Amino acid sequence: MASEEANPKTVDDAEQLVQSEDPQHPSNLICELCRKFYALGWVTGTGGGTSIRYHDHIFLAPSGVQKELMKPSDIFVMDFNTKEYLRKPSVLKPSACTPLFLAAFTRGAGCCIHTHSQWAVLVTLLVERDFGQSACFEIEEIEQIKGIGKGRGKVGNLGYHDRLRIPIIENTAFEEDLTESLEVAMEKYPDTYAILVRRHGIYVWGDNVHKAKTQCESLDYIFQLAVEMKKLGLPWAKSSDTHLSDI
Ligand SMILES: CSC[C@@H](O)[C@@H](O)C(=O)COP(=O)(O)O
Ligand SMILES: [Zn+2]
Repeated sequence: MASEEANPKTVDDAEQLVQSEDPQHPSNLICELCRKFYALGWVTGTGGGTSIRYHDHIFLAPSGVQKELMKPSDIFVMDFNTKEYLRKPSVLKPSACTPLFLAAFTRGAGCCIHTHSQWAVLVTLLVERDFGQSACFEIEEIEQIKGIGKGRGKVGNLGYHDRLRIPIIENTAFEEDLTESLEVAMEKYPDTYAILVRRHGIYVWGDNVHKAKTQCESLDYIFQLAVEMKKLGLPWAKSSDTHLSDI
């Protein structure tokens, strides 16, 4: 595992930050996860990515590379406190998603996943734009909602009868320009573990890699279901106190 506090003093030390036989080492995990996410269609064509915070080290993928082909030697390491790079592969730039990942880490996340899943994009097209900037995907009474945590600092996951709410922000021409509206949505929905980006994809995070991955999988399942429900004319949720089973 990566050193908990020591920052590198030599090139060799910097290499040690990303090289490990341990499959749970963040640089190995990012490469492994991106291969899995590529197979799901989440990070194809260089889009999407994953970042991990381990103590005060942030592990980041390079920008514009085929995310499924990355090697640990491609990974950037940033000091979370100073935001200085402790390891920088010379010919690469860090992911354009870095400020968005940092927004999640600042709020306690241990891992943040960005996907360009077509189900996530389709759901954003099915929820009307709210010019008051509070567009939100809402669904209830679907078993997989239980795969999503109640919120930061809260114990346990949502229940079957809880309503899942995922805010939607508008896309921008450049990834980093999403940061402000992402942070506004994070403040407005402090319990959310995900934010959809219209016509673009989603950011999903969790306290650790396991939670970020399983929440991302649960949400993608729910989005696919929601798109199919919409095609069948089935409602996602009732706006009143009535339960869906009463409709
Ligand atoms: C297909 S380009 C997609 C990028 O603009 C961006 O949206 C993205 O998800 C990945 O950015 P990157 O800088 O390669 O990590
Ligand atoms: Zn993207």
